[in-house]
Amino acid sequence: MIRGRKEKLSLNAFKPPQSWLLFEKMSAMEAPTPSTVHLSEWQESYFAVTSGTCTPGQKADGYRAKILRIQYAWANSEISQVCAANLFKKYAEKYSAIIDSGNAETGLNNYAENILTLAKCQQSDSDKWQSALTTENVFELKCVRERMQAGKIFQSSQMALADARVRADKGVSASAAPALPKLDVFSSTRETELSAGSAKCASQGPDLLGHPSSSKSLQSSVPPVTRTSDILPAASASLSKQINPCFQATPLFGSKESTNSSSLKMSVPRQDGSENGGAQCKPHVGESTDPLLPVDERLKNIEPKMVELIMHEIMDHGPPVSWDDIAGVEFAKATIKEIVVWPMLRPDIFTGLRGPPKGILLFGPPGTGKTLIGKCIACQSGATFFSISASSLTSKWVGEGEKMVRALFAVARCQQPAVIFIDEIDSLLSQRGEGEHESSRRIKTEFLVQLDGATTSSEDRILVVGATNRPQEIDEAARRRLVKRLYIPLPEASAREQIVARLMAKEHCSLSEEEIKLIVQKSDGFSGADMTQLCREASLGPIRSLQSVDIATITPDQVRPICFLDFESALRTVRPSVSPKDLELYETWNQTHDWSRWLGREGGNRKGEPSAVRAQAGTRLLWYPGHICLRMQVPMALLLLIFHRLGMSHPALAAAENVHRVWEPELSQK
Ligand SMILES: Nc1ncnc2c1ncn2[C@@H]1O[C@H](COP(=O)(O)OP(=O)(O)OP(=O)(O)O)[C@@H](O)[C@H]1O
Ligand SMILES: [Mg+2]
Repeated sequence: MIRGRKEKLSLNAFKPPQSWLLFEKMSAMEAPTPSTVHLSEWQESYFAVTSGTCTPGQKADGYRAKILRIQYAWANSEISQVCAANLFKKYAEKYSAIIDSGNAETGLNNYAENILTLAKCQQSDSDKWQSALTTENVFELKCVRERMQAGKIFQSSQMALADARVRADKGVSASAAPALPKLDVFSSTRETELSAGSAKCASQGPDLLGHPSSSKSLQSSVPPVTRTSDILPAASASLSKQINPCFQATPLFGSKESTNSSSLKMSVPRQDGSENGGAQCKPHVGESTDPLLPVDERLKNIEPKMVELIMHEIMDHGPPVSWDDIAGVEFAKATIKEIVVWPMLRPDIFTGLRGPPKGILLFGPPGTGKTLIGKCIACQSGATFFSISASSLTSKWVGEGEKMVRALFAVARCQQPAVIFIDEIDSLLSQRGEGEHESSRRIKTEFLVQLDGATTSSEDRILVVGATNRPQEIDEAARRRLVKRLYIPLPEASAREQIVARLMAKEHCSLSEEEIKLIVQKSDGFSGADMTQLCREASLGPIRSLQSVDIATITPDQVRPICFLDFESALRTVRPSVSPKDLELYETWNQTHDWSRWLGREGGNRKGEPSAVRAQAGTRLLWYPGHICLRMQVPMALLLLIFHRLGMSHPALAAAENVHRVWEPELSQK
């Protein structure tokens, strides 16, 4: 009833403007003009709006259309400005009456209210719902910038790929196309899939010195379908060049000329990583079906399944680890930086004889951070990182271990520069014995062959890093190939302090500096892992001191801070895991096999002083800054030392650098 009356009222209230009626009468005699068309539309919509069958939404639409027509008519000088203003006011009021009305039957504001209520609820539910994004700052976002950059790079890489395909179709060999050396082989879909997968993985390299323009983060932010490296494995070299010319221009190992060869993964990140955030790379081998994708020749004889396994299980992109996360072991860190990072930064200097060694052995008591160092290399080197636990080679791929080893090196060769990190290397390269299982003997032999290939080829830029806490069990032949041996000792007091301070900084803790020093004093002989365990144990102290009834109701801020007493009681349960006897074994082995011990507490005299040490009867080693040494007769060694001390030059000193590599492996055999 009420609604009917209202409609009647509104019907009466509406009178088409006199000027328009007049205009209509005048134009009725003539052919229809735009004005007459407008008038008839006006009437149509008027009746529609007033017919009583319209919903509030339709009415609002009708009035909005009228307002538009008024504006149109005025713009075409069909009505005067005064008339337009009057009409506009009238229909604008009608329109807003519907829009603003809270009546569910006649107005629309009920919808708005619901929406606002909804939005209000979301806002009060959680502050996280509130976005700080504005059109200004959205372009500042890292992910947006990366995507924009990736888009640009993708465009240019696509052009490069198209170019390369044309060349390949014409039968031009890879060597004939130096910028894209790997595009000569276009093979079956299956191989192609593998290649695509490897490229994807390769693109997940770690960040070099935490460089922000890492392509790891860049590539991971690019949707899978458009990931440049998926589509353009071989073109990634040019890609990384654009990201950071420094990376491209820096072969990790070997000569500069070989830089171009498939350095797919120069995709430096995690950065990640670090920043990478620790995103795990799980390459999707087999996703791509583009038969035009190239595959590396070196993978041709390798079982695709193996390559896939390597891609899925071996390439490692764990949470990012920085050098600062590793307490102590300064010498090892400095040496690794020298071997891995610097050659990448200055490939022009680290060439030829100065080229970095291709095999490193990290050895030392358990829990001293060897694996941590491996992870750090993965994050910081900018090389493709393959991490494999030797025990998984021997146990997981029973009967196929040696094939896996071959595949591993083949894939690494395709993904140069690459670091192959072999944890628990002793279980892979233990000394050959009578009771040795046939399969593990085969794995070992294959490994030595591959290691030989990788370490002797000046072309390949593959660094093999082995870690072990049983160095004495490593086969002599293998040890010889891992020319750089770094002792990772138990942490010294300062390192233990660092570990406690760093771990406690993240906790609610009331330890004073003196108390930390006291803990460090009481934890002599603890490994890094022991220290971590000690802190864990102590951190449970405040919880243990709670009454059990409290645990259900207590809030986190009511838990008391970790205090010195907690550490005292933790020290009663956590004991050093390395016995003094074991420690002695490591020290002895280090003295026998690693010369760096002659250079100081952690093996290094970083002041750059050379020192002569007794190596074997009648000979001396002359150490020189940068790990250059000479074996020579005692008098000569002493003479050179004196020369060096006096700042005098001697051809032998200059020659030291050139010869040390030649005899270093030979000496280590003895
Ligand atoms: N130098 C260190 N600085 C900081 N934390 C360390 C250090 N050494 C060990 N840790 C802690 O101990 C844990 C174990 O270290 P890691 O696995 O690297 O030891 P490892 O030397 O590889 O032992 P293992 O010989 O038994 O394999 C690390 O995750 C870390 O929490
Ligand atoms: Mg380990």
